[in-house]
Amino acid sequence: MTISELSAAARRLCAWALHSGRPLALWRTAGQAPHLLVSRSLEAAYTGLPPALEPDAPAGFAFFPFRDSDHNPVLFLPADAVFDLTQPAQPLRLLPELAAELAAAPAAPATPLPWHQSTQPVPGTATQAEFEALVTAGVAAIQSGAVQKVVASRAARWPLPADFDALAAFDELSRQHPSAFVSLVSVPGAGTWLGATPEVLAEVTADGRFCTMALAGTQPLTAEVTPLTATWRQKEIEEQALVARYIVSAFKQLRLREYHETGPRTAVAGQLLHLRTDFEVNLREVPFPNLGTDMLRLLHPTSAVGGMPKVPALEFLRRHEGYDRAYYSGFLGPVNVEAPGVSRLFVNLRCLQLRPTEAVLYAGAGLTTDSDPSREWRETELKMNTVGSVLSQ
Ligand SMILES: C=C(O[C@H]1C=CC=C(C(=O)O)[C@@H]1O)C(=O)O
Repeated sequence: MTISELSAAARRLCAWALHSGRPLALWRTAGQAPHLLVSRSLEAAYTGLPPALEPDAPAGFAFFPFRDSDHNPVLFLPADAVFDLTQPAQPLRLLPELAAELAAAPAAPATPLPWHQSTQPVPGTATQAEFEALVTAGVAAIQSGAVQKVVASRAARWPLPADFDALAAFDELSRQHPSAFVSLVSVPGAGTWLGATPEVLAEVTADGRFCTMALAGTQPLTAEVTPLTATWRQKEIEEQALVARYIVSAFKQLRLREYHETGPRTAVAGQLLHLRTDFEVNLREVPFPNLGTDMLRLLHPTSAVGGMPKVPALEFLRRHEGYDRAYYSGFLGPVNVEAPGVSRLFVNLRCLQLRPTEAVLYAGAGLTTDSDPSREWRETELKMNTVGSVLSQ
């Protein structure tokens, strides 16, 4: 079932949360029903730390920036009210103090909904020439040996259609991207973020598996170029292999040897193809009860969004990228909400930030020594179209 079939219930719950100034997260994991989480207060969402992924850790929705800062705080929205939107009348969790308030909320709220706004200025947007200069500087840094890989990104401002409806857009993204993690997160101060990401960062499943993936390399999906026929250039093969190596080095740091690696294979993400290697650990067979938590701390930000080695790549971006990524290329997702010990965290890619009359879209491209500036610009345009498609309906 989709949000449109449930729109009245979803709209009423979101309106209640937004009008009372509360943070909310709406998400749809592949093959599952959409869920809505509301936290009792903004203050309760400030944690400052990456979430713990153990079964006895607090339940909530993690919303983590690319870089932790006063402008973009680390957030963990406590699971004070949680609804499976296919059964909105039977909350999965509901604090008694919220239940009373919710009962009194209007059945048919006024539209448009008052989505939370960011208190930060709209980020700077690079022209094509500026972005291409950033790519050229990145390639020079690689050639000089300062970094092996760096992921250059940019923001762009797109007008919002007059009748834009964020819940309908969430619904449309869920329909267009059945295998993506689709999310709509709205937090006072941090603003409202909508996205459909293909990239798992750290998942701990009900049957005791830890999963992550190395996703990199991009080309358009066309009638001729499909997962069966796609061939990859040396540039993309290297770019993705670096991300895979980064994950293996995190396992090595923890002295974990018992992991399964599948790929690289060609994976579809909307209108794009990527190279993907899946990593899996059976947590019941290794003496690492905190593997999810430890890996999360080592992985973020992965070399699929930062670069390699991590520290000089991030330093390059801080000096040259010229804008604030905020929550783009951070991570997000539910922890211990579905069940204790089940967490699903994704890299916040293919996303936009809603502003009153416009959307800010974000995308990046992994650079190697063979990167061509105009091709990388085009790649960021294609990536922006994933979520941008809901702005031109
Ligand atoms: C940084 C992004 O994508 C990453 C994930 C897959 C492929 C990528 C690439 O080909 O550069 C990026 O590493 C983005 O979508 O903004």
